[in-house]
Amino acid sequence: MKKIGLFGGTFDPPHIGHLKLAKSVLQTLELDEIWFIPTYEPPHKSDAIAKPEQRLDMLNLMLEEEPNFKISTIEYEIKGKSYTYETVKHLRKQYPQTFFYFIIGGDMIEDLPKWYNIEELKRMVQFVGVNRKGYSEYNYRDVLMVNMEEVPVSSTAIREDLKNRKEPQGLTKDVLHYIRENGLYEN
Ligand SMILES: Nc1ncnc2c1ncn2[C@@H]1O[C@H](COP(=O)(O)OP(=O)(O)OP(=O)(O)O)[C@@H](O)[C@H]1O
Ligand SMILES: O=C(O)c1ccc[n+]([C@@H]2O[C@H](COP(=O)([O-])O)[C@@H](O)[C@H]2O)c1
Repeated sequence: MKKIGLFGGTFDPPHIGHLKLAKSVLQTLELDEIWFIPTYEPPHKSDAIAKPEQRLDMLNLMLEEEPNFKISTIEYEIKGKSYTYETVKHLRKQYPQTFFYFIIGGDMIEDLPKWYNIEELKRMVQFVGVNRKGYSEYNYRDVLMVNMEEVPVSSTAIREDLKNRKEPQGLTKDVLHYIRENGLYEN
């Protein structure tokens, strides 16, 4: 059976924290691949700033040279708010011979009980949590923890820096170029 890690996010924009997290999980759990799943509309967040197509372009640029990382546009096909339960249900139907993990950052663990259909979802995937700066206490028994050296980077901090005309930390060269070309996050 193939072991695939699903990694959902708004990726507004994608950054090296996402990349390092995926690399740590791929290695530690010896997965075959990780599929990044950009959300079309984030379910529990106010709307993303960049358009879905722009977030997908940036993800493609960041993952171009990463053979074990793929992008699934399934949530762009489903459209509307992207609930993980629906996404996983579709993927399991399409890939019945695959074991799926669902990867989240440490900041999301305490929110898991509020996710749509979470009890059912927990039976469909193995959740994997990765430590994140500022979130070191975990108390959620269904999450398999993977440790990595913390990467103090977030999309929020990057957007703030760009808005304040400061040099942002944690973007790849190509993604920064795309952001500048398209005038993203300037206001
Ligand atoms: N630096 C990081 N270390 C560990 N996990 C991270 C890191 N950045 C993001 N994640 C995790 O990656 C997933 C997708 O994150 P998302 O696209 O929302 O980025 P973000 O940096 O958390 O964005 P924002 O600051 O806008 O909330 C989430 O599960 C989040 O917890
Ligand atoms: O299904 C839910 O109820 C749910 C609630 C909050 C977040 N998620 C998923 O968690 C992933 C990370 O979310 P975010 O908001 O940090 O980009 C992304 O794939 C979301 O669709 C899912």
